[in-house]
Parts: sequence; structure tokens; C-alpha cells
Amino acid sequence: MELQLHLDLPQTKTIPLRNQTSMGSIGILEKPHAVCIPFPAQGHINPMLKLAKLLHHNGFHITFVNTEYNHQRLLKSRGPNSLKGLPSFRFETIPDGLPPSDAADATQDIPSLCQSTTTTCLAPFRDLLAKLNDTGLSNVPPVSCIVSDGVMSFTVEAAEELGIPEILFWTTSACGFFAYTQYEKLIEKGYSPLRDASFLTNGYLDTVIDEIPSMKGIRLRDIPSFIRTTNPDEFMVKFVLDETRRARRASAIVLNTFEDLEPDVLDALSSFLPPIYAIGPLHLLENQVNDKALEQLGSNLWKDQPECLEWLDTKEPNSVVYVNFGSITVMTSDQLVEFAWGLANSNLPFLWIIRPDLVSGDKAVLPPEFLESTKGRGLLANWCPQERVLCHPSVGGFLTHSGWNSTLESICGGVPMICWPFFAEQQTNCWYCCTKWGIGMEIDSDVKRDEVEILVRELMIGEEGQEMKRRAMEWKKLAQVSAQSSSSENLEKLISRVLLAPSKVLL
Ligand SMILES: O=c1ccn([C@@H]2O[C@H](COP(=O)(O)OP(=O)(O)O[C@H]3O[C@H](CO)[C@@H](O)[C@H](O)[C@H]3O)[C@@H](O)[C@H]2O)c(=O)[nH]1
Repeated sequence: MELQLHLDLPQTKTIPLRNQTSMGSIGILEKPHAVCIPFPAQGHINPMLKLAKLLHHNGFHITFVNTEYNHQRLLKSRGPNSLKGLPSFRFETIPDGLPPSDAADATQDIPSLCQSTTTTCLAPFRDLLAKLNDTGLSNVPPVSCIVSDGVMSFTVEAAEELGIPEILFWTTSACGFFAYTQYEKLIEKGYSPLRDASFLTNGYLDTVIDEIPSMKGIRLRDIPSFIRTTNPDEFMVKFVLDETRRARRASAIVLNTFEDLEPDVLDALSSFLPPIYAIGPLHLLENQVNDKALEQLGSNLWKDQPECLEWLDTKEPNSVVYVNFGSITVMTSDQLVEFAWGLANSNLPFLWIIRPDLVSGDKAVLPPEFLESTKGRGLLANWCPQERVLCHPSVGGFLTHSGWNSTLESICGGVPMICWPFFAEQQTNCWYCCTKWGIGMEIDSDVKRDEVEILVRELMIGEEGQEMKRRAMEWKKLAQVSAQSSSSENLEKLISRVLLAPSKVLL
């Protein structure tokens, strides 16, 4: 099915422009114009680009705003012409506010980014909007709405100043977002800050939290990780409190999930926030769009190694363990070695993606004996086209850090998971995978090779693994149905009720 929403776009008069040379630019000026601004990290840019493409496909002119740092990284990973865009899909940049550095092949420090975007990005963002709205010079239609990452909510100020709608796109799961909104209550009830560091290991984190009725049975350790702190002034806690409070000022909130997956938390969120739209899995909606020009636009910050797919082609169905910890997770070299021996000792084929910056402060070095003993059975690479890998019939299980995109992509591939959550709401995603959706088993954060071996074998060939595979296939079906029904209907409503709503008149 081709996803094309039929909307009555507002009829505006075409204003002949100075310097207007191409026929194409006449139509452009009639379009609604969405400025899409992701938080500058891979797991946020990917889903925002998909949403932007869907809006473009539905008649919007798009300005996609990257930070200068990531713009340089994209040019490096995707080639010098990769950000030229289309006449009605343009890329712009603003500085991220961090001290200048050469664009390395590495994710920037997340708390530093949160601090700098919150405190420095509003001014350049306002300037960009003013530049775009100077339509005589910009040759683009006036900005009619802002689609901002949920954790870039300083943008609400700019939307309010212009009197245009703003949607906040929380790129987390609904359960992760909901858990963030509970920080205030948890702090009030005294769960955080922790009395001292011993509370991290003395069993206190296993306390079941009764104060969140829609997450019955959840433990403190399953709440997004920033709250596990002894510091009453922890910046990331303050950041979450500020961002979740400001969410109330949005015209609507968008989540990359589907109603059948997270009905309770979606209901709970709707009871105290602006209208919530579950429009995921976005990559399934994107796949319904048949547009060659849009397909050229990508967002991988590391260079893809498509040979991973060719290697998978040579393997039996459901036989390969796929291992990838996303774009932010870091580990010690000891942990890397434990994972390596666990995989080697499982005796199963594996595809393991090791980012150049995966090991903190060091190069990822694997023991030569490991490489020798897994020759022909394991493939190591730096970065892969993950959505395609997770849909490949040879992939039978996923050892993941439980980032939301990875989790959702795994669900869409019908692939069960071993979860090794690192930080943020990954702990909450892991808890949902293991206890609610029946498609995950958790591995201890203090990872040991024996546990890796046992869990990998259980996942791939054990009885519990088979049961999880069955459930994963059911979720896959539901995800596909949702992409064609509730989620595309919600996208349609989002566009007609919010993004194309008449602007508030500013006096
Ligand atoms: O080799 C790779 C590795 C990753 N990816 C893609 O990169 C994205 C990674 O996103 P995610 O799995 O969500 O992990 P993080 O990069 O860690 O994501 C951050 O953003 C997510 C969305 O807000 C949060 O859920 C996480 O906690 C947060 O760490 C996904 O789309 C993957 O398909 C690839 O294409 N190739």
C-alpha cells in the first residue's frame, strides 16, 4: 500500500518572486513549511528524518536542522553531495554550543550536549527561523510549524513567539517517556537522590515502586537511569524535569510507537499532556512511501558496511546472533572481552558491530585467540544498515543495549532480544521487553562470559528462546497492521488537526 494522505492543503496565492527562475519554485511557495529539529544524536536524528520524509510526502516543505558538528559527520559518512537535499527538502545547520572540535567518528558527551543545547541553541534557532521567514530572500514558504525533538523543548519559545504550532517528538518509547514524567513524584517521595553510593549496590534499586499505577511491579532500577544519583543537583535530573514540564506547552506530542504495544502508558500520558499521537513504527510508515528522491536522504553518522548483508545471505535462517549496542553505549575493555568469549563459547554464528568509540577512552582490542577461534563463524564490523539487518531472515536473536529505535526495529523484524541496558530509558525498555512483551531476557550489567554464553544459547536454541521468537513474530504482525491503520491514521490527524491548524494571530 502506498502511504499518501489526502489532505486539503490551505490555498495560498503564489507570489511571484524576484530571481524566480524555475517552474518548481512556484509550487514550493504554496506549501506548508515544517522546520524539523532533532536532538543531535544518531538515535534522535534517524526517527526525525523519517517523520520529516513522511511530512514531505504529504505536501510539506521541509527544513531539517542539524548541528554543524553532525552536518560535517554526515558529509563524511554519506558523501559530499549527501546534504544537498531537494528543492523542497533542505538541510540547515546551527551550532551546538560546544567548543569547536574536529568532527571525529564519535558521539559527543550527552550531558554536555544537553547542557549546551538548552542554554545556547535558542538564539541561532531564532535567527534561522527569521532567515527562512524572510521569504523574498530565502525563496521558501514562511515557516508554518515546528517539529522539535522532545528534549530540544527550548524551541517552544520560538514557536510561541511566531504563533505557530509546535509538536514535540519524544523519540523514546511511550513507557520511557512516561517514566521520565514520574521523576517529580519519585523525588517528592524520597526515592532520589540516593542516601549514599552504597544504595547503588545494597539491593535498594530492587525496591518496587507502588506510586506508578500504570507500571505495576516496576522497580527503581527500571526507571530511566539518571535518577540513580546521590547528587541532589544532578544536571540530568534537572534536565529531565525541565523538558518534561515544558512538554505541556506543545501543541501535541508525537511518539514512535504503536497503540497496541503500549496502550496503558499512552492512556496515562494523555491524561495530563497535550494530545499524544502514536505514529510508529516510523520506518514501516516510511517504507510505504515510494519516492526515489527521498530514499537518497539518509542519516547514518558512521559509514555503513553493507557487506554485512551479503555475509548474512550465506547463513541459515534464524541462525545468527546480531550484536549491536547503538550509537552511545560505551563499555570497558574487560566487558568487551567478556562479551567476546561469551559469543565464542556459544558456538553460534554472530554479527558483532563494534563502533570505533565503543570502548571508553581506548581502542577496542579483541584477543587474537578469540579471532582465531571464531574465524568463519563471526563477522565484525564498525556500523551496519541495522533496519535491514534486523529484517534479514538469517538473524535469529539480538543482543542489544535496548535503545528505543533498536528495540522497535527488532520488534518489526520479529527478533527476540537479550537486553544489556546502558543508560537513560533503556532500563525501562528492557523491563517492558522482559516482563510485558515477553520478547527479552536481561543480562547482568556486570557482564560475565558464562552468562553471555548461556543466554545466547537459550535465546537461539532454547525453549524459552523459541517461545520469545513466537511472541516476537506476533508483535511484528501487530506492528505491520498498526503502520497501515492506527499509526497512519494518527499521522493524518496530526497533520490536519495540529500542523495545518490555522496560526494563532499575534497582535
Ligand atoms: O550499526 C548500527 C548501529 C545503529 N544503527 C541505527 O542507529 C540507531 C540507534 O538508536 P537506538 O537503538 O535508539 O540507540 P541510541 O543510539 O543509544 O539512542 C538514543 O536515543 C534513543 C531514542 O531516544 C533512546 O532510546 C536511547 O536510550 C538513546 O541512547 C537505530 O536507528 C539503529 O538502526 C545503525 O543503523 N547501524
